[in-house]
Amino acid sequence: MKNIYAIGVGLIGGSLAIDIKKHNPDVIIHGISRKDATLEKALELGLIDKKATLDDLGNADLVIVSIPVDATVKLLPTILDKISDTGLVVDAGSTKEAICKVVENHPKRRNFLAMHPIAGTEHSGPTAAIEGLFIGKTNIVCEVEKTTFKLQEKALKLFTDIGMRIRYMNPKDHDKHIAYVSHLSHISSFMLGKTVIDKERNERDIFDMAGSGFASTVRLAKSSPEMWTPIFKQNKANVVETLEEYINNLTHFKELMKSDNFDEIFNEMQNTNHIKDILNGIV
Ligand SMILES: O=C(O)C(=O)C[C@]1(C(=O)O)C=C[C@@H](O)C=C1
Repeated sequence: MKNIYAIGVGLIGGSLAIDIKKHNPDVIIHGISRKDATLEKALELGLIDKKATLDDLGNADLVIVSIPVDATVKLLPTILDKISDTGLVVDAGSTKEAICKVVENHPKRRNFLAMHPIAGTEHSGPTAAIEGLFIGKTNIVCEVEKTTFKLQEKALKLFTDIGMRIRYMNPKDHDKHIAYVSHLSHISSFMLGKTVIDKERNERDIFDMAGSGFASTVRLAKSSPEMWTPIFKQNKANVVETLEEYINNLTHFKELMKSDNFDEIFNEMQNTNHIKDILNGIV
């Protein structure tokens, strides 16, 4: 691979560009963005080698699309129209069903690979890009059988070289499971932040009372609404179903408190401590 085009040069596109360039110094990273200021910043930070436009994509060996998922759905067919027969397009979106659907009948479907690198931070834009973001992280790959074998093989090597492990999943299962683990966490954090802001009013009190507990549970509430609104929209059914379960659990906890059932509260917390083993891979 010689010419890699990053459409979106923010946290994900920029971090992928850093690591891919580090492992493949001969590659030329071309950046594409709606905003020239973003591209200039990416150039200045050394995330990309050159600025480019969608009209240059015929020259691409690989195109990495890391933009909000609504923009991906809108732009993906045009991107595929523009690439050569030997080019591959991958996306890094947090939803997979809508994205796979929009290209299912595209004549260049075999030149597309749907991915979701499970990595990120609450920050966005080129200044948020960091080296090594993907080390030890999972890359969920969907509908791999619909992509030309030689193309997927090359791309997957690029991602395993920068430290990712690959997990295959269908788009429906991906969207269901990611709603539980990632999307619900963001809603929970946003609404925790809102509750504390509404309740406290005095921002100085929030600042003084905020230890690392609050900081870690509310971290995701700093995330970008431009990124998250379209994710919730595309994954609405799964997110609503998950939210219902979460609200039931919150209500259950409140009822236990009101009825002084602290033994049951103890048990609920003790059972949930199992999350520690799950996240340590002891399952
Ligand atoms: O850790 C964070 O800050 C993230 O938001 C990363 C996170 C996640 O939920 O884990 C968010 C969205 C991406 O689709 C993948 C990863």
